[in-house]
Amino acid sequence: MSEIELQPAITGLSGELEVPGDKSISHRAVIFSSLSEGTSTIDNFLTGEDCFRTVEAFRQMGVKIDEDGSRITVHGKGVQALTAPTQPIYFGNSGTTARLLSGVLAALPFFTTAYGDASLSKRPMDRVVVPLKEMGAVIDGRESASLLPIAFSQATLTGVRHELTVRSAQVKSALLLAGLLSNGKTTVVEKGVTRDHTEKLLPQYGVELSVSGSDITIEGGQHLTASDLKVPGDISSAAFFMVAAAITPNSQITIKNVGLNETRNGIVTALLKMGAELTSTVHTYIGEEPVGDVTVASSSLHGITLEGEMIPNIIDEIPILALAATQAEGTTVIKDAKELRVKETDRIDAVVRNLRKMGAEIEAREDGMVIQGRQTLRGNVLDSFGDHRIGMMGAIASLISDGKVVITDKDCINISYPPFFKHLESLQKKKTS
Ligand SMILES: O=C(O)C1=C[C@@H](OP(=O)(O)O)[C@@H](O)[C@H](O)C1
Ligand SMILES: C=C(OP(=O)(O)O)C(=O)O
Repeated sequence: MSEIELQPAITGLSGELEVPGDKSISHRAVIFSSLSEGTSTIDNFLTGEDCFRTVEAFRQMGVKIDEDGSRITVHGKGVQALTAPTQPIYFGNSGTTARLLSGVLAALPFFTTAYGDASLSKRPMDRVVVPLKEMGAVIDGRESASLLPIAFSQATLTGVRHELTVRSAQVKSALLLAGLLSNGKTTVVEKGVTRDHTEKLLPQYGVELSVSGSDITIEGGQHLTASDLKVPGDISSAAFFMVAAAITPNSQITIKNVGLNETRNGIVTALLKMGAELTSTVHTYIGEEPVGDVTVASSSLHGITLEGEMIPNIIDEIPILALAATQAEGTTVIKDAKELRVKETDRIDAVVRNLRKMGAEIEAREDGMVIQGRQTLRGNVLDSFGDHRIGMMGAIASLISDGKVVITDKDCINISYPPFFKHLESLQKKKTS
């Protein structure tokens, strides 16, 4: 176990920061580049463990992928050139790899098996397996292929109309990818708006798709052409420092060049609703993705209700928003977020346990939590439960807590944010005496 002790003696946070590349876009860029013909260069690629699971999977299928820091170069030869892996593919801790690649592997003309780590092996796969089988996929696995390990047999898929029963960008993207590699037309009808990076990025690789209300339609058999991309900063990583600045007295920070896609920027909306001193400005577009700067200063926050359509937009930010809520006047209620129970860990349970250990008044609900503010937090030993976002929430809590915070298993943070502790350190204004 890789433990870290945090007891920062600081007077506040200040400075500018660029967070690493967006995880969702990095995964998609590798997948689309690997299916393309030609060489694609991806800059500001997230060098987190999850994205390397996607890279390794395509290497196992014969795609040459070079690494040079956060630049990766994918030498695609098209879908037809992919070859059968001789070993099982390891999805590691990455739900995005598992779900999106299921859509690809189900449609490829060879046999593949795949497995994950202990956490991913508990996460539901039936949400992609059931609709893929409706397209003709032949998938076997543990508990009727609702859990990893899983095996994909050679099959020819036919496009169908899917009415999604979960609000999940991973499921939507898996089915669009399967549709792209199928015969005929596939329509995915979303249950609610989820992150739309797949829809925004596929056209850059020459793929046509149409979006009409909640229907997204794609024709099978289209060829992908290589495309270069610079990945915007990850707003889900930036969220930790936005909250850090809002809850730490005497602070002001700017996060530069961060993705501000409107299906992802709910953290900005939520913090503004809580009364945060925050400005966010879009200054460029990378393809269809808006990119900008976010400045946050110490704020007098108040509690709010987070529910409904908003939830998919802030799904990965709820742990850090829960910490913000402990510092907000009044009550914060989080509802309609049952999905948190099937992330890297049960995030409702993990957040409640850790914040309670620090003295917060917080109650778990089946689909969310209720948090009372403003609470003084005390240092304690916190378990990350192997979940990067739970580990980072604990580290940010150390900025405002009385006494030392110990995070057990800090290494899981490398899943999405390898330079997290370096960045945390760089923003701290140290007490001089
Ligand atoms: O599509 C994606 O890149 C992701 C979608 C979300 O998961 P769900 O689609 O399961 O909600 C999110 O939690 C995950 O971190 C990344
Ligand atoms: C849920 C997450 O990722 P994934 O589903 O890809 O494991 C996350 O990054 O918070």
